This record gives sequence, structure tokens and C-alpha cells, in this order.
Amino acid sequence: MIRFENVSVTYDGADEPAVRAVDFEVPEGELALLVGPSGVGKSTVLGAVSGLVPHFTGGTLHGRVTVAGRDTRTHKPRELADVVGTVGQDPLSHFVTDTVEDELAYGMESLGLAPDVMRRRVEETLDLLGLADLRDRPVSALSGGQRQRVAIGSVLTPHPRVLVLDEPTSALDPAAAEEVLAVLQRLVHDLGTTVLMAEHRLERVVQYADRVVLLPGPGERPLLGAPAEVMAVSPVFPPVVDLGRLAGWSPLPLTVRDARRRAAPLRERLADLEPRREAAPAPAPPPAGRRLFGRAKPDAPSPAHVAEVRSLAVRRDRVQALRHVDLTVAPGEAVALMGRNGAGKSTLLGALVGLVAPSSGSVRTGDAVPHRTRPRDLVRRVGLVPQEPRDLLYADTVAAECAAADQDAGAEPGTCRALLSELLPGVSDDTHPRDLSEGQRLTLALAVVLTARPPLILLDEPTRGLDYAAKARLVTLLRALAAEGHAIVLATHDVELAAELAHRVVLLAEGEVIADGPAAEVVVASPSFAPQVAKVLAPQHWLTVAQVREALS
Ligand SMILES: Nc1ncnc2c1ncn2[C@@H]1O[C@H](COP(=O)(O)OP(=O)(O)OP(=O)(O)O)[C@@H](O)[C@H]1O
Ligand SMILES: Nc1ncnc2c1ncn2[C@@H]1O[C@H](COP(=O)(O)OP(=O)(O)OP(=O)(O)O)[C@@H](O)[C@H]1O
Repeated sequence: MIRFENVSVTYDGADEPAVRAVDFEVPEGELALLVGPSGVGKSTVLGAVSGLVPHFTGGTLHGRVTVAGRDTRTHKPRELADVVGTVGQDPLSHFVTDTVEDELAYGMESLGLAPDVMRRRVEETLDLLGLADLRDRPVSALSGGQRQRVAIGSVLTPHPRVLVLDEPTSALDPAAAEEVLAVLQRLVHDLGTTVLMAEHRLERVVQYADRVVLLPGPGERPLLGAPAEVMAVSPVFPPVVDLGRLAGWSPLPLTVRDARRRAAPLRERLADLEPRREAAPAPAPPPAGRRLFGRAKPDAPSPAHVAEVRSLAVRRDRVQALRHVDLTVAPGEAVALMGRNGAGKSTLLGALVGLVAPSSGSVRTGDAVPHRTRPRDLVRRVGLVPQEPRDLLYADTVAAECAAADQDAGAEPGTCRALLSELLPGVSDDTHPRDLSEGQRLTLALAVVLTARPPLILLDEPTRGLDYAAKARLVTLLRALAAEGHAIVLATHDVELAAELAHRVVLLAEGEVIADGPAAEVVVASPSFAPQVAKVLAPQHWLTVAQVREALS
């Protein structure tokens, strides 16, 4: 149904092809998963199926890509729209109408479907994706995950024969991700839909795949096979595979269930051992000593709390986004904000950085009231890496963006660039931020914010587009910052990241805090938020493969 014949793509101005010698086929009615490190060319491969590459992106495509027999080089995306439905990484850029319901109907309207069929499919999709309560909402007033669900719904309604999805669960809470994947699996099994999907969070998706296409490195020939076969050699793999490799299980388990069946002997070996946990910070001022970026800390006296939120309520249009929220964050603490899509996580981060004003209650970051403080003064107290990193980037090359960040932060020239290379090697100076891959762009935004080394660092979904190695480097860097006394608050659906990094987890539901406690206790108490290792080794309290590896060594 989808066929690549020796395809390579070279973007304009690039010396080397972004992908090379891509040769594979996805038969009708199969779900193929495209995996590989950040920036390796997954979105490029997907774009070649929907025709966006090279029609919209520019560049040169050699070889041949066909979908349902149509050559995507001679057919424009518009001429493929009746067969291929595409969801890209940035839902907002897809939206063409104003409200959720109109957006779900739009694709069908342009294909000229009968009104009664359209009505029925809109209703079905609203139910299927849990969007019924949002049907009249403007798409611009949705949370990140709500937007992603609408974007997926809008490509499902026309019932395309082929679905091309780029990280479709990256903004979804764990339960919503499971629902969406179950819907996709039903389409594949019952309607014979063909799906090609790129995803980094393999713990969520690998068990749904019929086959896996691995892009091992930039410009390297892809490797194809059954999920377990590819996972055995892949540089990217989920925690359950990591645990299986560590324990020497063969065949490798791909699901928690498979792993639990093999885990009894491992649990026995671990029975008398204790997981080592990252120490929660002492509530003292940050220690002197080595500084990560060679600059002294801001010399204001360190308050007991870098952030203090009291009885905060926020109303956004018709929605009560937060109510009665109390939260304090101490220097050196890493706090994960978790909870369903639309629970209020981004709103809380927005309030801490002055983007959202309280309707009642109070917010302080350090000695400032954020929404009344000039942005120029706030940068030294708090920095936010937004859910959409584009919102932070305005220069036309990576080098200019980094130079501006150094200047704004009063940092040594080269600081931002060094951070970027440390987090994700291989991003070139003269690329336009618009042309970076999702993971590269996010890492650039992170480097920009970290350059100012604010005492409070806020991150909204900081692992979209990041492979496991980049995530591990991010964790190392954030831990080092926390050890220096920086406080970190991150909104995330990535349970594995929360398990690795957070001292404390704050769970939000419908705008209220419903749990606030040590990460190990809060995540393990909930089947949705427990990381894979915790599920495999329960009732023991291990959270990460790193803890198990260390205990056994
Ligand atoms: N329009 C473009 N112009 C120039 N270079 C581009 C363009 N789009 C992507 N690239 C470059 O091509 C390479 C592959 O990017 P691509 O987005 O396909 O990677 P990816 O595997 O999807 O990454 P991620 O996992 O971070 O989403 C990157 O180095 C990127 O900078
Ligand atoms: N700009 C806006 N205008 C009006 N309402 C908004 C706006 N942004 C978000 N909302 C609403 O406020 C509520 C909280 O949204 P918020 O973005 O804080 O949730 P979230 O927990 O970050 O969700 P997600 O996990 O999907 O990112 C949601 O009901 C959302 O629809």
C-alpha cells in the first residue's frame, strides 16, 4: 500500500541527504512503526508519503514513493488527500476552521461526502476520542493534548485508506494515548486501514506494531523487521526492552505483561536490595563550588521558596482552568506536574511565568509577582520552555538564536551553543530554526532558556521529539542544575521521565491538586502514571532500569 523504492531526500542547501536508500513496503491493513534517534529523518520519510516532501518543504527526492499505486512526486498532496490522512507534529498549523466540530467535518466536506454521513462520523469521532464536551470550543482555546486529539479526529472522519502519523501521542496523557492507539488498531484490524507512524515513546506503541522500520542513524539504510527482532538491535528501545536485555530474557519482552511473566527470578534477586533514589534537596541555599556554565549565581539571597502559589484560581474564557491551587517549590527541587489533558498544567506554568493572570489567589516567583513584573526583570528569576518551542525562537539561524540568548542572559558568548551541543549533537549553526526537526527545535529552546540559568526553570512537555539518549542527557543536565540549587517544574505526560527526574509529583485534575508527594509514592499508586519498571517489578518499588542496573552491579 505504501512503497519506498531506493528513496533519498536532500534538502536545499544541505551537503548530505537527510535520508538515503530507503526501501520498504507497508502492505494494506498493517501498522508500521518508524523509529530512530532524533533528527534521523523520520518526519522526512512520513512527508514523502503524504507528498509534503518535497512539494512543500523543497529539496530533491530521488527514487520512487507510491501510495495506493500513486507516485507522490507526480501527485500533489491535494491529489492524495482522498487516500492519505496526515497528522503532523504541530496540530495548530493543520487547523483550517475555528471550532472543534467544524474541524472534524472539514476533511469530509472537501471530499464532498453526504451531509448525513458527515454528521454521523462527527458524532462517532467525538465519542471515540472523548471530545464531546469540547465540540463547540474554539480550537485556539484548547490545551496541547486536546488539540492533538482534534487533529487525529479530523483525519479519521474521512476514513482514509492510509494514515500517516508523526508522534501522534506526544501531547497525550497516558490514558488518552491508550485510547487513541486502540482506535487506530481497530481501524487496522476491522477496516484494513494502513498506518505508518513515527513515535519516540516506544513504551506506548511498540506492542501495536506489525512491523518496525528503524532508521539507525542519519543517512543510514533503514532496517526492517518484526518488532522484537528490531528491538534486539535498535539504538532506541523502551524500558521494558532495556530491562529484558539487562536480565538476559529471550525473546525480548515488548509489553509489561510479557515481562512480568519472566520477572519472578529477577524479583527474587532484587528482594533484599533497595533502589537508590535521587536525594531530595536540603532546604538550604545552593552550595558553592563548580558551576555548570562558569557563571556565578544571581546574588540575591535565596528565599526558602522559589515559587509560592496560594489559593490560585484562573479562569480562561468560559473555563475554570485552576481552582484552590496551593504549591510551593524549594530551591533544588524537581517537581513533575502530571494529570489528564486539560487538567491545568500549562496554565499553572503560565501563571508562574506571568503569562496568565490569577482570577484570585496569589503567585510569587522569588520576590516577584510574575504578571506584574516586566519580562526583562523576570528572565533572571524564571524561564519557561513552552509546549510549542517555536514561540520562543525568532532568529533566522541557530547561531543567531544562540548569540541572542547569550546576550539577553548576559552569559559568556558560546554558552548557549555549548549547551545545545551537549544536549543534542549534530545541529548545525546555519540551519533556520523552522527547518530543524521537532527534537532539535525543542533542544534549542531548552538551551536558550538554560543559558539565563534562572533559579526557577519551567518546562512544558520537554521530551517531544527526543530520543532516549537525548532524554537521558536532559535528565543529567537538569539533575546537575537541581544539585546547584535551581528549582525545576515540568509539566509532563512522560511517566518514564517523571520517574527518572522528579523528587516530587503533583497531580492535577480539573484544575485542582489531587496528590502532592514523593515521586515514587505518587506514580506507583496510579496504574496510569506508573513507569514500566514499576509495573513489571511490583510490589517492589523500583522505578527505572538504571536503579535495577546499579543495584545488581
Ligand atoms: N525543510 C527542511 N529544510 C532543511 N532541512 C530540514 C528540513 N526539514 C528537516 N530538515 C533536516 O533534516 C534532518 C531530518 O529531520 P526530520 O524532521 O525528518 O527528523 P526526525 O527523525 O523526524 O526528528 P525528530 O525525531 O526530532 O522529530 C534534520 O537534520 C533536519 O534539521
Ligand atoms: N488560550 C486558552 N483560552 C481558553 N481556554 C484555554 C486556553 N488554553 C487552555 N484552555 C483551557 O484551560 C484548561 C486547562 O488547560 P491547560 O492547557 O492548562 O491544560 P494542560 O493540563 O496543560 O493540558 P495538556 O496536557 O493537554 O497540555 C483546558 O480546559 C483548556 O481547554
